[in-house]
Amino acid sequence: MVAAPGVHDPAMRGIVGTDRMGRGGAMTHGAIRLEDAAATMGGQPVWQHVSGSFSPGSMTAIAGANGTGKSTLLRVIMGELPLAQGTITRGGLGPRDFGYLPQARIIDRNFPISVTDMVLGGAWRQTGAFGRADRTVRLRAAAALRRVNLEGQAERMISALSAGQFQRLLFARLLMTDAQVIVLDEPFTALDTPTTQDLLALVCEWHAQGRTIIAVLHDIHQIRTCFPDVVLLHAGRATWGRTPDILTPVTLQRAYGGARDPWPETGMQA
Ligand SMILES: Nc1ncnc2c1ncn2[C@@H]1O[C@H](COP(=O)(O)OP(=O)(O)OP(=O)(O)O)[C@@H](O)[C@H]1O
Repeated sequence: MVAAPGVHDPAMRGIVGTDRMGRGGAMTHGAIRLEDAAATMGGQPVWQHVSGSFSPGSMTAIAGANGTGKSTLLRVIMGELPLAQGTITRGGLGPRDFGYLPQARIIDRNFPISVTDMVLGGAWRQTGAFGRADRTVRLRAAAALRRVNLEGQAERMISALSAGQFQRLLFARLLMTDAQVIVLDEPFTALDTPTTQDLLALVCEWHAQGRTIIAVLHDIHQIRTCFPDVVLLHAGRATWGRTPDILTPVTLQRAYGGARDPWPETGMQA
């Protein structure tokens, strides 16, 4: 595999920024805070009494068994779903400050669109929803595809990509958003190890640039090694804090069940 260009690639600078605070002060605001929050779906409570905050530049995993409300929490964070109770403040962030990578399974991959056009869609903040991409934006799109090792796929339709290639494409699209808060819903599910490592390195780059990262993950080892903070959802409640304090054998046993501690310090999927 060809080594991915990084921030030293001149064409990438418009995409990834140059340093933690060097983007016109864009990194100086943006704490997301929930206070005694509750969410419902279809009239049913999902979680309640949730309090905690994502500080600017933090990197937080959201963990918990299926159906505990992880995606619901992401939707609340981005302002897509109102709280049933409690408050959320976003420190001056608006919808344009959020870059979102949804679960791959909810995207219609038969939609007739090329790889390049899909990536360009990530630049809607710059081009407008129906605007034309100028040369600068197109150069950024090419650089984003290069960054995820998809430069050879630019002219193909998205339906022709493998699952791993499609996930790389979603990351390239996310690069184009230049968003301050990166929200990822199961970004590495069903990917092989090299693809996961490549894309995880990109997430770490975003974090190093001072962006706030919030990711739903099922790999407890990955959370322990890469994510300093975690929100663990279980039985309608959230345990929120530093990862080593929250992901203990007892809390994991409670959250995921099983007859023994299934979470040794090696990689395992939840
Ligand atoms: N559109 C909907 N209408 C009614 N209930 C819903 C809807 N979407 C989700 N739910 C319910 O809300 C709860 C939380 O769902 P959510 O998708 O947030 O969980 P999750 O932890 O992200 O699950 P998973 O790990 O399976 O992706 C679940 O009980 C689910 O059945």
